[in-house]
Amino acid sequence: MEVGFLGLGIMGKAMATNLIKSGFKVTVWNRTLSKCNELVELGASIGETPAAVVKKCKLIIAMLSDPAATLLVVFDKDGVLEEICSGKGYIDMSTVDPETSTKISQAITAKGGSFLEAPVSGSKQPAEAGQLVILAAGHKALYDLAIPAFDVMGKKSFFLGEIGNGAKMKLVVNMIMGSMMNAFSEGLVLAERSGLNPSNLLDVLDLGGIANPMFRGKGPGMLKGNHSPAFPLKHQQKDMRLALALGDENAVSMPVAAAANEAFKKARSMGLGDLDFSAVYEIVKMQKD
Ligand SMILES: NC(=O)C1=CN([C@@H]2O[C@H](COP(=O)(O)OP(=O)(O)OC[C@H]3O[C@@H](n4cnc5c(N)ncnc54)[C@H](OP(=O)(O)O)[C@@H]3O)[C@@H](O)[C@H]2O)C=CC1
Ligand SMILES: O=CCCC(=O)O
Repeated sequence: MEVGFLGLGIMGKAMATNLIKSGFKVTVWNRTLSKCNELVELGASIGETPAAVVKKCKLIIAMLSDPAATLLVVFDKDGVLEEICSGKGYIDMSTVDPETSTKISQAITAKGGSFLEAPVSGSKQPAEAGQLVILAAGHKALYDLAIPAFDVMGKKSFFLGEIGNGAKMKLVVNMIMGSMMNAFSEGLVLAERSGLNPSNLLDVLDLGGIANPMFRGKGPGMLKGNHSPAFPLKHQQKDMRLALALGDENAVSMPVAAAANEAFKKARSMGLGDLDFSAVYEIVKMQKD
């Protein structure tokens, strides 16, 4: 089956690459078209617009930055909606809020297409290794059809029921992750300022009950000031913002997440948005005695 892929950023490039390498025929589109070239070298075709990709393919996957981008790619001129129709399925794997997902779902369905939201847990490295965790919701028949592609991109897929549930699950996970990154950064700074060797803290953490891949994977680089982006900080702050909105809707007080969001906002305002979200450590470190 010919698969369309819209959005070749950090994640989309890795995911589309795996599909091509696993034998899928893939047609790609990216707003900055030059980013398609690397995929073409691997065997992909290029679609000049999202609409052109949808016209050519029965299954189309999107991996875009945020709600604004996902809406533009569907509703704008030359967008997905112009060519979607019965027999075609659209899968949005971007991290967005349930309202955005619902809006897209309704528009696609109104034109006879089917829709699945399928945000992912896991970052650049798991995307490259085909080890993502896929959090799908929406049309079950489309989920079943997409399983061979999900199996290439991920290590486990969940079908979570109605539209919105995938987005909510993803936002809850990233809200926890963003809060953890802030607590971790504070711990590293506290260790250093109180006269401990923060590298020893990493070793101690890794042997205890709160050991986790994020501390293990990001800690050593953070201590060296290396924040080369796997998960851009601007996207983590977007996810905190969307998770806090979900908290508002459900009257869930989240003071820890709200404080973490402020730290990410401050990092963005200081120009760190394109670095990895671990760069929030630099904001915590800036505190004076
Ligand atoms: N990186 C990570 O670790 C993870 C990211 N995610 C989520 O996946 C999604 C993609 O993340 P990631 O690949 O890191 O992000 P990137 O910033 O690397 O890529 C974003 C993509 O969105 C496109 N885009 C941005 N704005 C627009 C627009 N207005 N119209 C059309 N296309 C647009 C970009 O195009 P262009 O190249 O032209 O800028 C690019 O293809 C996000 O929702 C993120 O939250 C989920 C799990 C992990
Ligand atoms: O949305 C990004 C998630 C990053 C991760 O799961 O490590």
